[in-house]
Amino acid sequence: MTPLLKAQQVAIDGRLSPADLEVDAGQMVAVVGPNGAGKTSLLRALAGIELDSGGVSIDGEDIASASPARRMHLLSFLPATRGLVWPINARDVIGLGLPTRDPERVDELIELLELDPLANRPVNSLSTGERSRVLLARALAAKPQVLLLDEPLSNLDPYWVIKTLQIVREATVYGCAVLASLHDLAQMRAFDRAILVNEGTVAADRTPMELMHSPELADAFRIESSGEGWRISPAADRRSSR
Ligand SMILES: Nc1ncnc2c1ncn2[C@@H]1O[C@H](COP(=O)(O)OP(=O)(O)OP(=O)(O)O)[C@@H](O)[C@H]1O
Repeated sequence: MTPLLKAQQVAIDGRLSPADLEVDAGQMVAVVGPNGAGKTSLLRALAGIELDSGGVSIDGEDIASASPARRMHLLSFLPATRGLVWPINARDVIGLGLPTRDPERVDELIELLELDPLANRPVNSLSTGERSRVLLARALAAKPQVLLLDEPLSNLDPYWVIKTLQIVREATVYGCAVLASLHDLAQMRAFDRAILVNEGTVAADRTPMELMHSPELADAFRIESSGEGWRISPAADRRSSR
C-alpha cells in the first residue's frame, strides 16, 4: 500500500531533528510526548507551516508546490491555541476552511458539531471548548486528505472527547489520515498507531498498547505505571531538569 502522507527528513532547526514518517489513508495516529518535546513542531513541519529542510507529499503531491486552494483539500492544521480574538461569527470562521463559498457545507458542519445555538455569535465571545468545536469544524470543512490536529481533545468535556474521536474516525472512512497530539495517554487507545516524540526526535512508533507499556514512554515522561494509573518514576527525582 502506498502511504498517503510521506514525510522525508522534515526538520526545524534547533527544535525538530530530521524525521521520516509515512501514514496510510484511513489511519489515526496519536502523537504523544512530554511538554516541549516537539509534538507541535512535528505537526507544523508536516503541515509545511515551518519547515527548514525535508519535504512532505500527500498522495504523491508535494505540498510545497500546491496552491492555497489545493492545500485546503490536501491537509488542514488545527492549532493548539484556541485564542481567537476576531469578532467574527462562528459560521464565518468555519467558512474560512473552504476554498470557495459553500453555505451548505458550513450548515452540515454546524449540525455535526452541534453549533447551531452558537453559529451567529462572535468567536471571541465563546468558551474555550466551544471555540475548539468551531476550529475543528473549520479544519474538517474542505474534507482534507490529511488532518493534523494539535491537542484536539484538550478543553473538551467527556461528551465532546468521545464525539470528537467519533467524528475524526468517520473522516478516516473517506480515506483521511489523521495525526493528533494528546496529553492524556489513555486517549491513545482510540488510535491505530502512536508516535512518541522526545527531545525533538521521533523516539518510538508502535501500536498504542505497545507504546503505553514501553520503557521509552516511561523514560520520556519520567513516570511509571502504578496499578491503574501512573506515578512519578523514582529515577526522575534523582535526575536534574532536562
Ligand atoms: N517559535 C519558536 N521559536 C523557538 N523555539 C520554539 C518555538 N516554538 C517552540 N519552540 C521550542 O521548541 C521545543 C518544542 O516545542 P513544541 O511546541 O513543539 O513542543 P510540544 O511537544 O508541542 O510541547 P507542549 O506539550 O508543551 O505543547 C520547545 O523547547 C520549545 O520551547
